[in-house]
Amino acid sequence: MSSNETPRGPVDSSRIPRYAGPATFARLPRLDEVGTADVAVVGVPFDSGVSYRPGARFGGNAIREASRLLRPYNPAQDASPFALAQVADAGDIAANPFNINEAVETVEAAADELLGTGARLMTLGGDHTIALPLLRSVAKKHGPVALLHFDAHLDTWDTYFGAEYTHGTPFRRAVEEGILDTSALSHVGTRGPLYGKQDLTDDEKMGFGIVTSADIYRRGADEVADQLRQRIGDRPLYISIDIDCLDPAHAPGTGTPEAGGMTSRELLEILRGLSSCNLVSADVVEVAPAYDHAEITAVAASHTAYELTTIMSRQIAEARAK
Ligand SMILES: N=C(N)NCCCC(=O)O
Ligand SMILES: [Zn+2]
Ligand SMILES: [Zn+2]
Repeated sequence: MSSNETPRGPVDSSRIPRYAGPATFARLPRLDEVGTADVAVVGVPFDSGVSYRPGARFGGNAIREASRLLRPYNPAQDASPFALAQVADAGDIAANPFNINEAVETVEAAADELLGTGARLMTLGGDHTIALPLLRSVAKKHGPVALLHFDAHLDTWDTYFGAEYTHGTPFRRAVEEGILDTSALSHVGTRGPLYGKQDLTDDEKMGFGIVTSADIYRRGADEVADQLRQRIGDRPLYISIDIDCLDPAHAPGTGTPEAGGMTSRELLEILRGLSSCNLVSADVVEVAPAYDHAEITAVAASHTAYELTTIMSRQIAEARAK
């Protein structure tokens, strides 16, 4: 979108019932209807990298369905994200479910293409494997990026069954490849049993700081967001959100649930506290609707993507105004 054009927003739900028609994220136009977008929402229906319950290949469409109820003004960030910038639904990346290496290449190439048009990416996963090709693509454009990784898990393990591309390994690969800015890496929401203490030692050596789910409970969302913001500064930032960062009560529909997680309110509040960060792209992954109830997980994921999109749209509008 050029700066003098008005973005095309969502379908008006006071005139066309919000449950009518095919689902796009937040009832926004498809990318092919608007030509180019400032923020491209893209699905990655891929879950061949999971170590436990499958089903995150259906996550993107579950989030789109649940996002029908989002409204255009976000009071928590005092912004109308879809009026500030053109946000559009770019559809799905057709990743090969039978060949993980090929799928990783396909995701990277599709991300390259979208980022090449000038868009930022709001990716709807898919399992966490897809964060690696997305980070590769983002790093080609911005150089090594700061990473905020919301997850119950570290996802810095080495291999599973000898496989190097899985949903438990993307961030170790990313560090090895030099595509992350190791002075600004944080896991948020970490908890649960590990394979051994060495997991933590390895993770620390890679440069990660950890804010556990208990830290969030004890210190509160505002203080945690302040600390994260200070660590990130004005570096280009990528946020990767595994929906299992939430307690299973707030996100039952996921593949590797762990007890004792943060609430959806805490997650959304931390994100709102990061609204001044230079968010260049983001993903929400690991939504597996087969284990969901009453769209609890998909609704939480749709609101999460909405806050992330709002951060990006605000920054795009601010940059244009300068
Ligand atoms: N990224 C997610 N959701 N899970 C990783 C769990 C890896 C394991 O089974 O140990
Ligand atoms: Zn996880
Ligand atoms: Zn994960």
